[in-house]
Amino acid sequence: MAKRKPKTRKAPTKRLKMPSLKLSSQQKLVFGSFLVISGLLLFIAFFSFLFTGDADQSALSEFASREIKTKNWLSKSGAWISHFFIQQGFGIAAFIFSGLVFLSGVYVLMDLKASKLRKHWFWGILIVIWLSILLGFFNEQNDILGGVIGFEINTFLQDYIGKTGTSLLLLFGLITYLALRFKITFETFINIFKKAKRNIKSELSDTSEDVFVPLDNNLSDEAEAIKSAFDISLEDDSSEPLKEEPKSKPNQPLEVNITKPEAEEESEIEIKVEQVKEEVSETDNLANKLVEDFGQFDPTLELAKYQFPTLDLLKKYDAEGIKINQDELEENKNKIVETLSNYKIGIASIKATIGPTVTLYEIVPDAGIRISKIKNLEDDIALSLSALGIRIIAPIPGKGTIGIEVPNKNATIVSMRSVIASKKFQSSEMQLPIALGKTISNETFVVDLAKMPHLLMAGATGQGKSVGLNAVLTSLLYKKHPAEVKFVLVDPKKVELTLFNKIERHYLAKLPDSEDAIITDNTKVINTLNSLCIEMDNRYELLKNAMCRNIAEYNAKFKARKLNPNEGHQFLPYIVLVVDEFADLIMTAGKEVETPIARLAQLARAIGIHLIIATQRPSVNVITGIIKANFPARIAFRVTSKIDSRTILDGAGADQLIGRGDMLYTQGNDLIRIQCAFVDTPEVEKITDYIGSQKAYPDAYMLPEYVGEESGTSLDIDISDRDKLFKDAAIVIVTAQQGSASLLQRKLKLGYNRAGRLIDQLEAAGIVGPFEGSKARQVLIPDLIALDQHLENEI
Ligand SMILES: Nc1ncnc2c1ncn2[C@@H]1O[C@H](COP(=O)(O)OP(=O)(O)OP(=O)(O)O)[C@@H](O)[C@H]1O
Repeated sequence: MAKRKPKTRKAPTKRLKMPSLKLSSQQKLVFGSFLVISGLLLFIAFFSFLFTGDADQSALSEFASREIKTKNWLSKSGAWISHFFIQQGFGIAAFIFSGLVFLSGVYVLMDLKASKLRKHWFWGILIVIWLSILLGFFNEQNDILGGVIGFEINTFLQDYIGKTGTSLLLLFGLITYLALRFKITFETFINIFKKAKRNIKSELSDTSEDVFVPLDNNLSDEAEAIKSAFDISLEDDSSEPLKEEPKSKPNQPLEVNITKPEAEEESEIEIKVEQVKEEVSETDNLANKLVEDFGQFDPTLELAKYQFPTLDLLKKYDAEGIKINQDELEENKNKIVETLSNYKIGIASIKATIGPTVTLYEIVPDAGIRISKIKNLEDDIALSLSALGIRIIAPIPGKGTIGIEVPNKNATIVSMRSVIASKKFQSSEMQLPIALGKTISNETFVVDLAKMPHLLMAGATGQGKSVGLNAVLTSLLYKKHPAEVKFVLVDPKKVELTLFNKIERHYLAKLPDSEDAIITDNTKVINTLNSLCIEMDNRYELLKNAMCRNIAEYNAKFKARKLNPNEGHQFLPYIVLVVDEFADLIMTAGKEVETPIARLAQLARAIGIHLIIATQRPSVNVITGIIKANFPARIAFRVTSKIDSRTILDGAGADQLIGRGDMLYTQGNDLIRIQCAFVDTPEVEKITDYIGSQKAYPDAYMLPEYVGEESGTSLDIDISDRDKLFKDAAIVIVTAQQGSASLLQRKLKLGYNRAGRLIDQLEAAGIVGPFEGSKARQVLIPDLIALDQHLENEI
């Protein structure tokens, strides 16, 4: 088998997508051997039938009787099958069947191509028929030679075309067979005759005893083709080894051996289309292999057993589900119709949509009524309905109706549980899904913080801001694994977000030197914001190196192991910065806070840092133009004045809300009225307890270190206050004998501020001289040994 493989390559015989026997190796062995043995058994039965057929004739009808014995070597079955195939069938041509069955077994065992086998069967059967007719023609009496079929066809043919016709028909059959099967042409016959003539001549002059036919390779093949056709041999690849002989002695006279005809080889030449593989770059290859070996990188692996908080930690409210108060609806409708008719505004139709806190009455005014007229009547309608928080939307965008929102007498609480359990939230594919609450049509409102990409929340005190923040954080806790999102919490009021301390090592991020993860001190806020800016710059660098446009692409690439952790790449969690009481921060820190916030707001969306800023005082000096420009997504709870509403929403509306979580949400265009989901402190406590009690990371997520400018600029710097890099800086300066901050920046890869501070400290330590304008400072220590001594003396 191994030897034969290269030969098949010589004459490629593979066919495109040839259907093969779809058997397993074991099945092939079993089925193949079955066929081989069946072929042998058939042969034995047929062969023995030649001698025992007559004797067993009478026993055939007594097949069921065990007393009656048969002489066939395969007993009753052998006698019966042989009788069927030879006597009743094709005569001795039936031997070919045993050969075909045997050959099929060999094909299955050796897993050779089924297409070739099919050809053998096709031509084999034709030859069986032809031979059976031929033998029947010559031997009409003995039906063993031609069988009943050969005999019957013969008599039929002779009845119609006579003996001559039949013999010519047989000859025609033979020629057709040779021409089609072995691609033999008329020239081939002429060549054979010519060669044969030459042979006879050479034979006469040759004293050799054996009859040899000197043929060239080509011709021998043709001759073989004809001979093999007569031999009805079951030739296949297995006869190939014999072909080696003529090749080794090409000029020697050759004996005509039965070999596989070249003609057949040619007919088997099939085109093999090689699939050109897509070129894969090396890193991809490696990445694919890594993914194959280890699977995709799983960021959650470190806390693989982490359990997401369960729904039963959230409270279920009895009064959930909207109850329709028919009287209230009717009353409000009448009042609206009445008020409008007082002002001569006719209504064509009115429709009510009942939400959790407000009901929207959509009216279609009579033709010819000016919308502005209705808008101007807002206060009058509110007065006649004697209700707080009436909002008129004229017209409702995309609907062509006018909406009047009227608060329900009994508001329904939208529980956090109901929105978290909603299909919309549970099946959301968003990166940072937030279930804010329910819309006026009682649908759960889910938004993606990653798409917002930052959120500004404002509202007067006690209107539901803190609850809103908790709802946002709770949503993320229910949907995101600790490895996927980190919170930076700024809580100047010190009490609102303290509960989240429990999940510090799971979900919070903090500065390396700080004790508490939740930032309550204003100076620390500045450091944290600047640190986030450094984190942002670092992340941009990573994204640039990884050639990704955003964090989602980057993380996907990292998960697919296409980024090398040794080059600093790592899975990047989303960072959500939550600042409560932003006004307080701006009042105390002003520009120092505004600048990094604005920078983050402008740039951080792509690298997964998202800001949520809440404020009580939505005045223009708090929500400045630069902040507003970068916070397209805004939530307004109830505010006290129209001006405040304009500051947040760029329009009125927030002043007409009813409080207690009633809010307006905008993402730049439409205003959507939502009832914020209510999550109470005990619920948050339960959730944080649940998460906090589970295995956590060793520490909170570390933000990059930020060294504030305020630390140590005076010359009498305490030795203990020195920068960590003080000694390295001294070595750099003394080695280069050049006291410049830019040298330190370059060598130690520092920012300008830190390098400047180091130079100040070096000056205080007497290593460099005082500032000399544009010139570099003088270095007072000549070499490193002197530096060592100098520093030792200091201590
Ligand atoms: N979505 C809501 N559903 C029902 N009631 C709410 C909702 N949000 C807030 N409330 C009610 O309003 C009260 C005040 O809410 P919250 O503490 O969130 O106000 P706040 O705006 O944060 O006030 P402050 O700015 O003074 O902290 C809550 O105790 C609660 O009773």
